[in-house]
Amino acid sequence: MLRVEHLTKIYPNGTVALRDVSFEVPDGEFLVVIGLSGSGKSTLLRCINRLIEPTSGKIYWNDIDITSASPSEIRRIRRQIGMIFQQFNLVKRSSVLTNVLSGRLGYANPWLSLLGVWPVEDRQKALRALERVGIADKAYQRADTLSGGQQQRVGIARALMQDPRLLLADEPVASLDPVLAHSILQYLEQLNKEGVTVICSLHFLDLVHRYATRVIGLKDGVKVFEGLPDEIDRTRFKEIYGEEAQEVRAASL
Ligand SMILES: Nc1ncnc2c1ncn2[C@@H]1O[C@H](COP(=O)(O)OP(=O)(O)OP(=O)(O)O)[C@@H](O)[C@H]1O
Repeated sequence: MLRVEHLTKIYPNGTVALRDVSFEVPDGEFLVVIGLSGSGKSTLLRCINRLIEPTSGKIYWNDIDITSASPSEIRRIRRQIGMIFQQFNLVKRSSVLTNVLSGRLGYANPWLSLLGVWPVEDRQKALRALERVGIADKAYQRADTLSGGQQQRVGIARALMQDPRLLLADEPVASLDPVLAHSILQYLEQLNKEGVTVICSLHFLDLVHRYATRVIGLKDGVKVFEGLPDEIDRTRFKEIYGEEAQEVRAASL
């Protein structure tokens, strides 16, 4: 269970990215965070694994206070929390396999991994993770020779190396051709069915309806909606996205 209590983030330039946001995520949920660009989705996801330091508020992961955890506790907590990024965040010049193995860094001997020496079982695990996302044949190719959809699958395989209990996915399909969105989200759905809690930010409402078990809407850093996907009617939609907004479907692009 993840519990976020009164989370506020004010960047040094004074921008209030999150304002007193509270919610709970029971184990097994596929929570989708929606909101316009700049509404605070990335900031929220990055506060959860402390890639960003919150200004105030608390985040508890199974009753461990993430917000006041020491650096060594943070490393331990991060082993359980995988992250997938919009821009994939791969080391472009390294092989796909090396990128996937880097997901094991929280467990590995840092000096040996720096030299590219990984335990055999980690290499086998990485190949299995690549098999799961259907690109084992790309293992020895440079990461930047892959298509966007394939690179995001490497991102998922890298996250799998941590055996995560929680997966944070920050607009995982926003950089991809919309027709590829399902091919990526189905992997997240499968992991979720196997017991991994997922928190994912998404742009398109039809994807939200298809994958989310619950939804949080952010507007200017404030939580303006929390509920089931089906509860987002026209009125709710305008509350989250503003009066000017029109729904666009990923499927129609
Ligand atoms: N490092 C930073 N310094 C100052 N302001 C920032 C910083 N990072 C984000 N912001 C601001 O905080 C607000 C929330 O940004 P955030 O990236 O969390 O939103 P988002 O909903 O994820 O947007 P997008 O969909 O475009 O990624 C925005 O106003 C943004 O300009």
